[in-house]
Amino acid sequence: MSKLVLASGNAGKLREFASLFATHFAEQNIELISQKELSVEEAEETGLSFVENAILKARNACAQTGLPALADDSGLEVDALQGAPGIYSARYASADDGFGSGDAANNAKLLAALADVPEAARTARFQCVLVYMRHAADPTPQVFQGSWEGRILTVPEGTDGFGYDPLFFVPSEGCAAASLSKERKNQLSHRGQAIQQLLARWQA
Ligand SMILES: O=P(O)(O)OP(=O)(O)OP(=O)(O)OC[C@H]1O[C@@H](n2cnc3c(O)ncnc32)[C@H](O)[C@@H]1O
Ligand SMILES: [Mg+2]
Repeated sequence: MSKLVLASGNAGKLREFASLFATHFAEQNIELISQKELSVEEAEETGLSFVENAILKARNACAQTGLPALADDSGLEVDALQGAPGIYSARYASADDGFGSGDAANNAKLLAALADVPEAARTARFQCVLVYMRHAADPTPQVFQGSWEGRILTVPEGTDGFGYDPLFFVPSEGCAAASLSKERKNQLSHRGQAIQQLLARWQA
């Protein structure tokens, strides 16, 4: 069994990865371990792009565990906000702007920012960059990227998923991402797409 550290502290992501790995990697003898289980201190996300932050997170987990690591940097790009919150999606709302922090605060701030924006102009997409590194000094990180198109709702919908899922309308399904089963979200999502690319590379 080869060990792979998942360099994320986000419980929603960890659930999706556990399910994706159970579906796609059952025969590959990979033991997926969250960085928290190995007491890894979280990396500072000082990059200016998803790929830079994913590399910082993967390298940090490799350095602290001596194991290979997989990191996910992701976020929501809203066209009417010129791509915000983007790489700052996890820290979009803050105490300074009166919303507080966390998923509910981020969603409330997003709804307020789009209050005057009509439905047709509420286009958005989730981005996900996955980085796999064999060790902290790996000079050739493997990079996989997925994106998922949708629209920002005016009221939250659904109880599954995490983050911005209750506000992310998926046109092909006619509902919010938070109304999809975990399996369906994984088939369609930015993260699911990136994992499928990783699988294709690893099986090649
Ligand atoms: O950095 P790690 O430890 O992995 O956890 P994080 O939550 O800080 O993750 P990011 O820095 O990648 O920030 C991504 C944010 O974008 C949002 N996001 C990413 N993927 C999402 C998804 O599938 N559904 C809903 N929101 C998502 C969510 O709010 C995340 O907090
Ligand atoms: Mg983060």
